[in-house]
This record gives sequence, structure tokens and C-alpha cells, in this order.
Amino acid sequence: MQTIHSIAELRAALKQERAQGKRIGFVPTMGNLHEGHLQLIDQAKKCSDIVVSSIFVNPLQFGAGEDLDSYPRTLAADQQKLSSRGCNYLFAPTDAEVYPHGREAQTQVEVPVISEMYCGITRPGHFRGVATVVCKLFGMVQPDVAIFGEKDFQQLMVIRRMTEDLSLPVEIQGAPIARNEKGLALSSRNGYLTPEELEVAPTLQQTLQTAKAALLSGSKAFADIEEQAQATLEAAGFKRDYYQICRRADLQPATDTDHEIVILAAAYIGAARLIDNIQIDL
Ligand SMILES: Nc1ncnc2c1ncn2[C@@H]1O[C@H](COP(=O)(O)OP(=O)(O)OP(=O)(O)O)[C@@H](O)[C@H]1O
Ligand SMILES: CC(C)(CO)[C@@H](O)C(=O)[O-]
Ligand code: BAL
Repeated sequence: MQTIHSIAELRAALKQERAQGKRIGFVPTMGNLHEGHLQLIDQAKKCSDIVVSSIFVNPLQFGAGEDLDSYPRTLAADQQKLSSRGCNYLFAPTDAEVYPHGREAQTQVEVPVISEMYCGITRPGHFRGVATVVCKLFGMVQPDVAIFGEKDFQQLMVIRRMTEDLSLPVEIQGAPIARNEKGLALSSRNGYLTPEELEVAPTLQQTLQTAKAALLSGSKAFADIEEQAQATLEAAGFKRDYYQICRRADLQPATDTDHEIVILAAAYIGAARLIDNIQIDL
């Protein structure tokens, strides 16, 4: 695997690959890689000839007071993991390479409505930062296909919508959520949890399973199901963020005529804010 830090070098390398008719698959990340990221690499390998991954802790998507400075940067270990999984290129640009005119002067991409709900309320401006950097990374890598995890379900929807609205010639694929043996969705931020908090953290996924069972048994009492889940989380030591039974197509709150559902959840425990979701076909 070749590690590249500049856009010019990346473009030159990928131009050669494309000239040989190679299909480029892309997996953008913020590093501190775990098995969930590596499964995105596996999926990219299945649908492309050359896999590019990026590691960039994007300052534009962090709010004031968030963990931009403390976000784990583990480049050497990440290189090893990507290389052992067959990634061909790692693109690891600096802030100056990505934002040469400074962050404030950067043209930004705003995906309305879908960005303004759930994580967009808790993290104002977050999805503008995500859409902007993903749009720029697409311009740098020019992939045929890009893979994003369904763990960040709203982010995947924002990126799909941006790609469609801006007519970007990139196929967007979602990848299933990778979990640990206790059901906790893998996340870089799980590293902020103490051993005791790690024991409690799978409760988030358990409430989603319980809510799914209630919906599959025919309950339409959505507000009660959401409140029950929040109460269970609070009793386990979480603090509330949001818990919403949504229509999968546009993430609006579900009504009792909807069939394709996703429950989106976020909650705080210790120093971490965890997100998770579950898809249900009624
Ligand atoms: N458990 C997981 N299963 C599947 N995909 C995942 C998982 N965790 C992260 N991803 C995906 O990996 C890509 C990069 O995500 P990112 O680097 O932010 O990792 P993360 O573990 O989600 O970190 P954070 O804790 O900061 O949210 C995104 O497309 C994200 O959805
Ligand atoms: C897509 C992404 C790499 C953009 O910075 C980030 O939001 C992430 O890691 O999910
Ligand atoms: N996993 C999405 C990136 C972020 O939380 O900023």
C-alpha cells in the first residue's frame, strides 16, 4: 500500500490506474481504524479494482467544545491495518492541503432538511462539514464507488442526497453495522469509555432490539416505545439525546402507514456520545 499526502501525487497515481481501465473504490474515514472500517475496505474490494482509503480528521465537522483536538490519531497502526486488508492507497492529507484558503474561506455544501434533524440538531453545522469534505474528497479521488457505514445512517442519507443533488458521478454504497460480541456498534469513540461504561454501552442496541420486537408485534404506540427505550437507557446510566422511529426514505418521524422503518438513536455515556440504529420492515 502506498501512503500519499498531497492531492497532486494522488491524482497522478490514480490517473495511471484509470488509464488501465481500473475501477476505483473509496472508503473515507477519520482514522483510528477498527474492524467496522476494515469491513468497508472488504466491501470496496468486492466492487472495484483499486481501493483508496482516506484518513482526515475534518475540523469543519466538529463543533466548538467537541473532541477535535483529542480525537485519536493513530496513523502507523492504521497503515498496518489497511495494508493487511489489501487497501491499495492511503490518502492522508494535512489541513492545509484540504483547506488551502483556510476553513473560514472554504466554499461549503449544505444539504437541507435531512441535515437539520437528529444529529444535525445536537451538532449544528456538523453535516455541512461532512458534506463539504466528502464532496472535496470525491473531487480529489474521483472514485467510481464510495462506501459508507450504516452506523452513521443519517450521514449516509446526507451523502446520498448530496451526490444526487450535485449530479456527482459516484455510486454510493452503504455497509452493514459491525458490532462487538455484546452487540455494541464499533466506533472510534468507544475508546473514550471506561471498562464499566463499556459493559453498559450495549444497552443502546438492546433497546433497539426491544423496540423492533414491539413494532413487529404490531404496536403503533411509537411515542410510548421511544419513551420506554429512553427510560431504560437513563436507568442504565445514559443521558438522553434523541430516540426516533423514522420513515427510512426521508427520516421523518414514522406514521402508522409506513412500512420501511429505521429507528435512530443517540445517547451520552461517560465521555462519549454513542449512536446506533436498526432497520425494520413492517
Ligand atoms: N461499526 C461500524 N460499522 C460499519 N461502518 C462503520 C462502523 N463504524 C464506523 N463506520 C463507518 O466508517 C466510516 C468512517 O467513520 P469514522 O472514521 O467516523 O469512524 P467511527 O468509528 O464512526 O468514528 P466516530 O466514533 O468518530 O464516529 C463511516 O462511513 C462510518 O459510518
Ligand atoms: C465521512 C467522513 C470521513 C467525513 O469526514 C466522516 O464523517 C466519518 O468518518 O464518518
Ligand atoms: N462518524 C461520523 C464522524 C463524526 O462523528 O464526526
